[in-house]
Amino acid sequence: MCEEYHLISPFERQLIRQVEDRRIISCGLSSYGYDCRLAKDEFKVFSPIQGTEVDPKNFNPNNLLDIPLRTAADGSQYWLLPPHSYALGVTIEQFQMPRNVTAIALGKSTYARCGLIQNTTPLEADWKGRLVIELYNAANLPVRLYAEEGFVQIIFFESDEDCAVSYRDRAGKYQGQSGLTLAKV
Ligand SMILES: O=c1ccn([C@H]2C[C@H](O)[C@@H](COP(=O)(O)OP(=O)(O)OP(=O)(O)O)O2)c(=O)[nH]1
Repeated sequence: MCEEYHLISPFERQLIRQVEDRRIISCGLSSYGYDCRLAKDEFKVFSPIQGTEVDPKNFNPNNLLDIPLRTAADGSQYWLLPPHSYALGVTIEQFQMPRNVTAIALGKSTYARCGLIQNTTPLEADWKGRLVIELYNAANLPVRLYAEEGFVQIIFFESDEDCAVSYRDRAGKYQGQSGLTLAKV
């Protein structure tokens, strides 16, 4: 489906653990799923400095801060998510879900073992876009989040039949999101 219908693009047909001589957090194809990479273009952290309150019906973009992207000794780039902080990131990959496929995004074990909780989230049948992922650092230490490396895994479910009403049929709000789209009603 990735090759014929562009279900995931860009698509890596195997799991990647290394780029040139640098070890990375794995990304690409797994057995029944796919590990996505965290995009470098948009990453935001909740902050009370400019923020007011978080209202899902009227989201204030000032609740979110851009934080600096740092460079490690081996050339990899990362953001430092402060302890007990919540951030929004987006996948590099663009999805084009068929009408008979739905999926769930889950955390990666490597990050889970570092204190990070990725929000479990659906990719609905016929939804199209880049996936926004919410990240919580539950640890009492800062956690590195590496840009352009694996950070979330998607498990896919295929049905024998097309769904009766798809996300696109329902005119879902997040249809076609191409970047870090904030909560809306
Ligand atoms: O954390 C998330 C959750 C969902 N999505 C995308 C994929 C999903 O198919 C679509 C709709 O998700 P959901 O049904 O959870 O959104 P909603 O809050 O119920 O909005 P709507 O009223 O548009 O259904 O948005 C994300 O990018 N990030």
